[in-house]
Amino acid sequence: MTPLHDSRRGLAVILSSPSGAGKSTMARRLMAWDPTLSFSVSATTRPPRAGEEEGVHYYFRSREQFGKMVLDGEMLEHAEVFGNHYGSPRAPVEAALTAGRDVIFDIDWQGGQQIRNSALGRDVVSIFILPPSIAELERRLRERGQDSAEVIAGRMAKSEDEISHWAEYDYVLVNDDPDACEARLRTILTAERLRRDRQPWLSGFTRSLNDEFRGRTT
Ligand SMILES: Nc1nc2c(ncn2[C@@H]2O[C@H](COP(=O)(O)OP(=O)(O)O)[C@@H](O)[C@H]2O)c(=O)[nH]1
Ligand SMILES: Nc1ncnc2c1ncn2[C@@H]1O[C@H](COP(=O)(O)OP(=O)(O)O)[C@@H](O)[C@H]1O
Repeated sequence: MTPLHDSRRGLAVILSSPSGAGKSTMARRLMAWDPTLSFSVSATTRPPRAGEEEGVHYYFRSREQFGKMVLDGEMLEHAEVFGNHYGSPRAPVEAALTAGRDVIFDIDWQGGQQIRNSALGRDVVSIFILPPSIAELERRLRERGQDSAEVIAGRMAKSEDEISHWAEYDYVLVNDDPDACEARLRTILTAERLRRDRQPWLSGFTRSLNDEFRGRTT
């Protein structure tokens, strides 16, 4: 019998939301739940925040370095967000997907569109995370305590534009209670993995059933 999942590729799981709705928190929780998940560490021209580590949260790059990565075809997708450049380096994502590992992307709607329209499109699951209210979004950005009032105002001003893209996503979740939101994300991932595995599972299983029937009739 053909071994199950022998040619299985990983899923690209896109998380998008307005800044402050909680997608980094949810990505962290999912990685803690399932350590086989891989996180696509983006490159950015944004300066690091306190506590952010090179290669863990982002690859911090100058505009020149970032531009060269784009020109050299090293980015799977890239976009300008809040006046800085952000992009997903291609090589680690392709290595993880080929090894059958699912990859989480914390990227904006522009990156989501590019990945859906790329060769990965077939294996993409996209999830948009909404805050329970705009007032709560602002409260979370302030409480995070990592951005100046000016930066927060800029992110709030852009939140409506980001939210306007919700209908392009496979799933839309409200991040009200963090445990409830995480549970919904686990359910989505579990179901999408079963859907992805449906074909290999069925073909392998029906082949073994056919062999068994053939054995009975001969
Ligand atoms: N297109 C794209 N967007 C990204 C990437 N990395 C981060 N972003 C988005 O850029 C926006 C700003 O990210 P960041 O500066 O870390 O702020 P935060 O989302 O408020 O923590 C968020 O919407 C991220 O999802 C990337 O590689 N590509
Ligand atoms: N469900 C929630 N309820 C209350 N606070 C939350 C919730 N989810 C995330 N937060 C907090 O809101 C802030 C923004 O979350 P973060 O994950 O950084 O958002 P994003 O990555 O979307 O910008 C953080 O301080 C985080 O701890």
